[in-house]
Amino acid sequence: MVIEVSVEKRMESKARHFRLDAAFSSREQCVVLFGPSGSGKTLTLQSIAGLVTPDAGRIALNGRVLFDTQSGVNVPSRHRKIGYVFQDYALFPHRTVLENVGFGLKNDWPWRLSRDDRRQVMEFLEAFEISQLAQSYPLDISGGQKQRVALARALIRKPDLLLMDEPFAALDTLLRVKLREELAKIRRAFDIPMVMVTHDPEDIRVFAETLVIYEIGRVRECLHFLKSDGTDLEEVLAS
Ligand SMILES: Nc1ncnc2c1ncn2[C@@H]1O[C@H](COP(=O)(O)OP(=O)(O)OP(=O)(O)O)[C@@H](O)[C@H]1O
Repeated sequence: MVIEVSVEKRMESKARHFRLDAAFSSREQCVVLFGPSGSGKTLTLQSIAGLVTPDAGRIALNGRVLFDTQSGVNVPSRHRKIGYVFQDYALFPHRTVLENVGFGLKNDWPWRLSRDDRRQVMEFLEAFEISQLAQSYPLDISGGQKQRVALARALIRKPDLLLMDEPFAALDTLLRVKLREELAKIRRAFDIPMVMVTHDPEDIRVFAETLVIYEIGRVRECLHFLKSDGTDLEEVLAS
């Protein structure tokens, strides 16, 4: 993929304000955003997805401009062809697994699943090995299963990009190792580029081809590991 991101956004709340002014670009398939809590990683992800509108900037994916204040482009979120897996998965609690994944197909309210839609969702659930959960509700399934449902929902429309916000943060260590491997496999099988937000250095080791290091409100460094620029990941992680 080729992704270019440059976003400025001022967030105001009663007692404080935050200013994001971040830019990076990558030609690699896996970009990891890493940095301290509250540094603006999620805001960047939400801007790419079109869930937050930057005050200024430009976002382009594979040459397609999604947002550009200069030319007035702001492609609506549902037309960006971007899948998003939220930090807490954001599954609809009163909808079954089948309906949650089906929402990814429709991506808008109100929606109804046709017989063909249902067949497509069931095939997808089988590919993700969660077809036995089709009629279960999010409250009745495990954290790892919830993540698979969220991932299936994000991928069912075959997006151009997958965004993942701290995908393993809510899981215990053993499950984290297993699901990290699974995600790497699924990502390769779908051949889908990804931008991931994480606090976990192990995610960087496994996924980062481009590493974007944030400090409060800005990008401190953007490192490209696939290019032979001599960057040593272990040195970066130790610093
Ligand atoms: N809707 C909002 N209103 C006001 N401030 C906000 C809003 N959303 C985010 N912020 C502020 O913007 C800053 C950046 O938030 P963001 O969620 O992007 O950080 P982050 O780097 O993803 O943090 P974490 O790693 O803890 O998830 C924070 O100070 C946060 O409080």
